[in-house]
Amino acid sequence: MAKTVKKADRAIMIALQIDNVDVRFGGLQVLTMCRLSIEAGEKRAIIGPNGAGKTTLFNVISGIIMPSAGKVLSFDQDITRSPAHVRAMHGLARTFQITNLFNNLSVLENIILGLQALTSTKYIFYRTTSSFTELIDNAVSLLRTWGLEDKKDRPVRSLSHGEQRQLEIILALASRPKILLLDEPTQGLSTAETALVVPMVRSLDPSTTVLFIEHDMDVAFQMADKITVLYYGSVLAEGTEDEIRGNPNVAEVYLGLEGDNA
Ligand SMILES: Nc1ncnc2c1ncn2[C@@H]1O[C@H](COP(=O)(O)OP(=O)(O)OP(=O)(O)O)[C@@H](O)[C@H]1O
Repeated sequence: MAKTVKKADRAIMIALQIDNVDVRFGGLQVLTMCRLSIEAGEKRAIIGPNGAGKTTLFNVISGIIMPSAGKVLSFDQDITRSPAHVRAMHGLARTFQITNLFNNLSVLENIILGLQALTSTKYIFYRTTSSFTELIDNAVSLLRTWGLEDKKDRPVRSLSHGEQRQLEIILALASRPKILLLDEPTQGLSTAETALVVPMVRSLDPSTTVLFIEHDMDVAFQMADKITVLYYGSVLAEGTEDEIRGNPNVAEVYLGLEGDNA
């Protein structure tokens, strides 16, 4: 049973808990006693200046980096030392800063490959016609849900950056994750392209916990229920848009950097 916390008159389930995590690269301490707790279904933004440790934190959560101290718990299960594929089986999915798509394949082929990788039959070189039809139907259905069905036969390289980001999120959603990590989902996108991704994140299943890194504070406020500000590897502030906007420490170390670092 996942940990529950009583808050007012409702019980809160904690989807992800980062407990005093330290990460060191040689002599460089990148995360220091980093602590955060994310409720199931919450949409949480991680913001902070360059080098604050945001990507490192994502790498710790997704199992790419092992912390030198501290714990990572997912629905009360200690996953600190679990390999990435075990975390995926526990319902964790992630997108990366750099696009991970097959650019010369079609949109549909990318989704089919993603779905195929999730099935235990991926190493079988022949499959029944009906199972292949089911795979295609599932892929088309995912694209339909997210409004990309009309682009299914186009090579990925012909999509806009915004559509490619959408496709990456769709691929991450194919595993029906309980916790979805989005590493800078709007990075490098124009305002119009960002406008494709923001409503998509907002309309994800309310039961899906989403943690995302975002450089643009306004975009973070649009997509998140709550924001965590990382600074020099520790949590400087946490709260709603009003709480973060009204926090003098955030104004000093983060908002003060806007323009050259945001
Ligand atoms: N594998 C590594 N080896 C050595 N140092 C690293 C490694 N990965 C990250 N760092 C350093 O750790 C610090 C935090 O990096 P990280 O990428 O986590 O920050 P960030 O907040 O995501 O930054 P940005 O906003 O620029 O993406 C930086 O000083 C970075 O140079």
